[in-house]
Amino acid sequence: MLIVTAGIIKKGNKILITQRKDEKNQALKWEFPGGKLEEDETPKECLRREIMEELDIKIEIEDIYEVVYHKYENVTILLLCYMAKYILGNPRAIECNDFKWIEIEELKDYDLAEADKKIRNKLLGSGLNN
Ligand SMILES: Nc1nc2c([nH]c(=O)n2[C@H]2C[C@H](O)[C@@H](COP(=O)(O)OP(=O)(O)OP(=O)(O)O)O2)c(=O)[nH]1
Repeated sequence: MLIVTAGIIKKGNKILITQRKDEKNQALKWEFPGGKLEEDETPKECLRREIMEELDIKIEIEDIYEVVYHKYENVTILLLCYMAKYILGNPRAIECNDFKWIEIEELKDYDLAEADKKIRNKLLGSGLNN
């Protein structure tokens, strides 16, 4: 099983979502940016590193928001999803196909990775401040 971190990165009433590259698992699906936990790093270190590598921005990581266990056909993940605040830098799509700042309600319009649907539903139910 893979342990994966992801961040709901807030800037005002918007959050940042990224689109996976077409050569990767869950190709072209939209997700919350992050990636696989490596040896000898904490989940928060992993998330900070992945956000730098993927988008080259700085974030402040807050509390855990949701944990999702999901079985895909070829891989099983434990997704640790954190709330986070945008701090600085202009995002660049370095290790993703595209990115977008969107409002929570717009999550309905994107083809999200299956594991993320539970997170989307929770966000739609309670908004950004809970
Ligand atoms: N980062 C991230 N991955 C997610 C989310 N939802 C979801 O199902 N996943 C899945 C897709 C992948 O199977 C796995 C994460 O792997 P990854 O390919 O993004 O991780 P990585 O950047 O460290 O991978 P790599 O290119 O270094 O191999 O988790 C999500 O919201 N964020």
